[in-house]
Amino acid sequence: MRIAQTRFRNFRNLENALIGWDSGLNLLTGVNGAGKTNVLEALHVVTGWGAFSGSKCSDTVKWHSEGGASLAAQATGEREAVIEAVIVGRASLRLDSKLCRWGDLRSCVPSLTFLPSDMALIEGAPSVRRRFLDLLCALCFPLYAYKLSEYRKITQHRRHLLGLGHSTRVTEETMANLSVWIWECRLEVIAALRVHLEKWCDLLPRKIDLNLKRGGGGNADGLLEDFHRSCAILAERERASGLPLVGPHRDDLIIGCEGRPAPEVLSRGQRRRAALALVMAAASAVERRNRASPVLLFDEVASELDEAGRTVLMECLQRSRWQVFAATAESTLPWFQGTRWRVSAGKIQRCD
Ligand SMILES: Nc1ncnc2c1ncn2[C@@H]1O[C@H](COP(=O)(O)OP(=O)(O)OP(=O)(O)O)[C@@H](O)[C@H]1O
Repeated sequence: MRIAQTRFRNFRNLENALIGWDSGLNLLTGVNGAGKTNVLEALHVVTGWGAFSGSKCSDTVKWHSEGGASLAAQATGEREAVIEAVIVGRASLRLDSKLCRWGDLRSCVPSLTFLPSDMALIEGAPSVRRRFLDLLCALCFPLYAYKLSEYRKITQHRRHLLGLGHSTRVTEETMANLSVWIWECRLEVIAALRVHLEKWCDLLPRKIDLNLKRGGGGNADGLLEDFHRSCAILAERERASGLPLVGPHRDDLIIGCEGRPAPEVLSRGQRRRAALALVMAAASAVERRNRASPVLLFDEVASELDEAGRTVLMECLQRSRWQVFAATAESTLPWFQGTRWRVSAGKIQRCD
């Protein structure tokens, strides 16, 4: 899919405007604080992901403006669609004039985002990699976001019971079934990532391996049996800590390189390349599954990459044929081929 045009009104510092985007590579340049990330965030909203993490939708309304913010996008490609988001407190969403949910927008125009914080994909806490798996699963399996929220509720309940020193038996069956469902999705996307990483191996400094480490352990094929077995083994520790210790909320995506943890083997720039390769592989997996080409939103895409890394990235982006929105504060990017946009105090202008 492609975002052919967008209309912004009272969204952060962006000037109210109608912009027709390039269907290939769009590079947003401008000084710090110009509004480049705000453009990416607006696209993040219209593609069904809401405000960037750490913000609520209501934070995106332009300060001191009357009423709320509104965004509209016209999408083309595998299908034609008109998306509207009106933000007054909460966001109200419409797809082709009909009220819809975030998930409907995600299915219509699948997008993947790479922010500077995504460097942490390789070296950060397990929660960062779980989030990456969750975003990818949400794009690949329409029920995933719902099942995950049900799982979070039951885990919360189990935690509450543990805190009170009560038996947790009532939670076990539901938690086991939801855990198995989530693990099956995660295992499937990891298998897809392994396959699709091959396509983007030029980006990878060294070959990496991916494996799911399941929360609570268990290596056998029977996910359900493993869940119950781990609950029995860890029951005492759960009671002592007051924390549920078995289930997808404790998973990790183990990224290895040459038999060692990837952060030990890869330099900073190499980790960035590996993280970018993972996002490209995720986009390929989404394209394959949804039969719709994804839109990529990249912030500070080239920082910490050497010249060779930038050239390889450019080749990969061109080869992908996906629509890309990339933001950078660098003013000269001779390696970038595509349409350049200058963002200045919220005003977006095409550079010819
Ligand atoms: N709700 C809002 N209303 C008006 N302006 C806002 C709002 N939220 C953020 N801003 C302004 O948006 C600007 C930040 O924009 P943005 O993060 O997109 O910059 P950037 O071009 O990506 O900068 P950098 O290169 O530093 O990443 C700041 O000047 C900030 O004051």
